[in-house]
Amino acid sequence: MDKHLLLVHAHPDDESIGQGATMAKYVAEGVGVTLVTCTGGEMGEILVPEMEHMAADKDDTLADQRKIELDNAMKELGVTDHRYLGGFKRYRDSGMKWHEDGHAIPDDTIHENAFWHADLTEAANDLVAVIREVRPQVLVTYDEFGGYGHPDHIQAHRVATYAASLAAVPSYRRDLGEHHDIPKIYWGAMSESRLRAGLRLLRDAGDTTTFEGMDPDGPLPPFVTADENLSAMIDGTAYHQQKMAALAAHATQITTDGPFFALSNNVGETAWGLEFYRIAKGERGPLNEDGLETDLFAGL
Ligand SMILES: CC(=O)N[C@H]1[C@@H](O[C@@H]2[C@H](O)[C@H](O)[C@@H](O)[C@H](O)[C@H]2O)O[C@H](CO)[C@@H](O)[C@@H]1O
Ligand SMILES: [Zn+2]
Repeated sequence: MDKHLLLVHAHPDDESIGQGATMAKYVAEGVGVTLVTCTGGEMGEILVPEMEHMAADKDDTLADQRKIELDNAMKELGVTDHRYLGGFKRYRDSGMKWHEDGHAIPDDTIHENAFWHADLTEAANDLVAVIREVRPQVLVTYDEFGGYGHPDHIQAHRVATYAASLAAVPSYRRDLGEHHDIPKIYWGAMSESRLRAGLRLLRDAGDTTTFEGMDPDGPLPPFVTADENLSAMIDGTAYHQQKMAALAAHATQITTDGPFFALSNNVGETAWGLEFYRIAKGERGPLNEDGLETDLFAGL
């Protein structure tokens, strides 16, 4: 079986944050890896002062910069097949702001071409064409909350889930290719116990600023998954450095002196080298001693 993994993400950088080690591992093992990014990331913050002119309310050229960053990140991971949903700049970053209840909501300046406003069937059809072309055995995207609630992440979940259903219908839009039913679908997840352990090590090392306000023993944000709800863990610790290099490539979004690197430096490659998943479709294969799959293609 020619194995193929398809990942669907909202913005450039999400793929490296969530599954950078998994992508590098499977590429190294000869698995075909395709990344679909749904927006250009136009509304992102700009952490590089000399690039502030690219902001949406100035030159509005941040998507072009983030495309360069994403290309560089893919080179670090060895991923050669990367596409934008519907083509580059087809769907625009919806932006976000933090609601007083702590949830991410669309920004007031939301653009008419924002991904959050996209027609679900039209966007799903763009992905049906990719699914029927690459014919993956495994699809990875976000949970119904988009991980942490960003509107584009929620929409990416909806588009990916709907497209997977449509792509499997033999009589649906034959012009988009021969039908294909993806056997296994996973949602990216963050292990509660691993985050608590990482926070504990950081706080014991005197770091009170990384993930500021998070108490290793207190309530955690909604993007954390209780360990009993985890289905799989991919051990990408051997590819930890590649993942950190991919994160660093997204220079307008991620600084090497920020929490991603602080956690990694303090708790080594397990902080980001171990990547977790919840199964949303399909049967799990063999499990490890913790009751987790260690291969997303297991059982196929
Ligand atoms: C990881 C991720 O999804 N990043 C998104 C997110 O970025 C956040 C946003 O700029 C927010 O205003 C900041 O406070 C926060 O620190 C950022 O992580 O939203 C952006 C706008 O939609 C998006 O471009 C970025 O990729
Ligand atoms: Zn994102």
